[in-house]
Parts: sequence; C-alpha cells; structure tokens
Amino acid sequence: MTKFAEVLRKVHEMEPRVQCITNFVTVNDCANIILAAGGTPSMADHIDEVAEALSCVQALVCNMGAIALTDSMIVGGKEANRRKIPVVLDPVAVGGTQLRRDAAKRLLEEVHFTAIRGNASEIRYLAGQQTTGAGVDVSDLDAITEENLPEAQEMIKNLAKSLGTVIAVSGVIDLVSDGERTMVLRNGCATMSRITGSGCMLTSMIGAFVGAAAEDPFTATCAAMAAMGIAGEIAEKKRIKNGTGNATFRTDLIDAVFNLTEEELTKGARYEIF
Ligand SMILES: Nc1ncnc2c1ncn2[C@@H]1O[C@H](COP(=O)(O)OP(=O)(O)O)[C@@H](O)[C@H]1O
Ligand SMILES: Cc1ncsc1CCOP(=O)(O)O
Ligand SMILES: [Mg+2]
Repeated sequence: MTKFAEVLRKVHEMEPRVQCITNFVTVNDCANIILAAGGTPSMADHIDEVAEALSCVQALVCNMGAIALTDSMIVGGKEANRRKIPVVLDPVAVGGTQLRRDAAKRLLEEVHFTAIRGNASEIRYLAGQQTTGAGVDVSDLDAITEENLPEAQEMIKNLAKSLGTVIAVSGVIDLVSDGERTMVLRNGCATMSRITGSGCMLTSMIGAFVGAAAEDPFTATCAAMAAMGIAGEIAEKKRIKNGTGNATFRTDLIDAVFNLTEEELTKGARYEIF
C-alpha cells in the first residue's frame, strides 16, 4: 500500500472532526465531503464561539469565500495555532478585490497555515505574480500547463518555503509543495470545474487528511488531491454512461469519495515527485 492509502486509512480510523469557517455557497457540500471522506464536520463560525469550538477538533479550515468572517478566521486560526491544530486556507478569489487582498495579508500575518490550497490565479496572486483572476475561477492565462510547469513548480516551491507551509494548486494539473518536495498530480476531469464547490470541497478534504496525518502534511495534502481527482474520474464515468449533467455529477463525486478504497487510491493516483 502507498503512503496515500495509509493516510486514507488514518482518516477512516480517526474520523477527524474538521471545523470549517466557510462560505454559504458551498457549505453543505463541504460538510458532506468531510463525512464522505470519513471525518466529522463542524461549521461553527461565529467569532464568539470559534475558539471554544476548537477544543474538540483535529483541523480548522478557513475559506475566504466567507470574506465577512475574516475576523472569526483570525481568532480561530490563532487559537488553533496555540493548540497546535493544523489550519488550512482556501484563498477564494484572493486577488479580486481590495477587501480580499487586505484580508489575505492579515490572515497570513496573524495565522500560520499548515496548508494553503487554491486555483492557479489565487496561488499566483499569493506568490506576488501579476494575475488575471476571473472571480472565484482560474483565468486561462494563469492556468498551469505542460509548457509553464517548470516555472509553476518553482513558484509554488518558493511560496511554500517563504510561508513555511504546504502549497497546493489545483486545476488540469495539480501541484503540491512543502518547499523541499514537489508533487505533480494528473487526476481529475473537466466536469469538476462545471460545478461550484469542487475547490472548496477539496480544501475541506485536505483539512480531514491533514487532521488525521498531522505528522506529514505534505503527504496528507497530496493524498487528498489524488483522492479528489480519482473521485472526479469515477463520477465522470457515470455521467458519460448515464447521460447526466453537473447536478448529478456533484452527488456522484461525493459518493465516489465515500466509496473510495485504499486500493483505488493507490492504483488510480497519477503523480510524479520532484
Ligand atoms: N479541467 C480539469 N481537469 C482535471 N481536473 C480538474 C479540472 N478542473 C478542475 N479540476 C479538479 O477539480 C478540483 C477543484 O479544483 P479547481 O477547479 O482548480 O478549484 P477552484 O474551484 O477553487 O477553482 C481539483 O481536484 C482539480 O484537480
Ligand atoms: C461561487 C462562490 N462565490 C463565493 S465563494 C464561491 C464558491 C467557490 O467555490 P469553488 O472555488 O470551490 O468553486
Ligand atoms: Mg475555489
């Protein structure tokens, strides 16, 4: 069995509780994907309860889609740091508005994140690059391609080093780096970008995986990226077979995570490590 399978087994055995401060667009999907992966979600996000609620969780996920809850994320993130609970950030549309740029600056100054997962526009913005972000989605100009892969690998490696965190970029090609190791993953399918929430769900799953395998957040993040991509491929096969659309795909994606076996994860993961 691979290390990915070991991480999945830990998630199933530990059933980590993952607290999410997240947006109202995809909150239900985030809760269900954590359950599908074997964890337990807690959506406590009020500033007056967020720190106290952390007393019984294994990971905190801060999703900037909930931009009005930035203060809750800072209070919760600091308390999680104090308790040595991993914190994962999803920098939704981070370069898009001044409010989000300021929020990201505050979050990165005040909270140490174990992992940050975004699309290429979001991660390139955090790396200080000029971006052409299209709201919550990646812009074509920022996307990671076979042509710009060496540059993108260098970019996330440097960002991971400078922030002391695991950086994960999702898209057609996924990349993960902790500043030393960098993994390129090639799972998933285009329909994943035709539902809202695949990114938020992935970040929530990283929360569950990092919560269960806190000793190796790089491998835990890679395992979550591979698991989500393979689940997307399983859901896509069903969609093509049954002629269904994006609404059923969303349900099938969650089902595929629920039913994902260690063997499927081991055999299905397409990755290279650098
Ligand atoms: N065209 C694609 N081909 C393969 N996988 C994709 C594609 N678009 C998105 N994904 C997958 O969908 C998930 C969400 O990624 P992404 O769409 O980049 O996030 P976001 O919704 O935050 O922009 C990831 O698992 C990613 O690998
Ligand atoms: C549409 C939208 N608007 C604010 S948050 C959000 C959800 C973004 O979800 P994802 O990045 O997972 O598609
Ligand atoms: Mg997103």
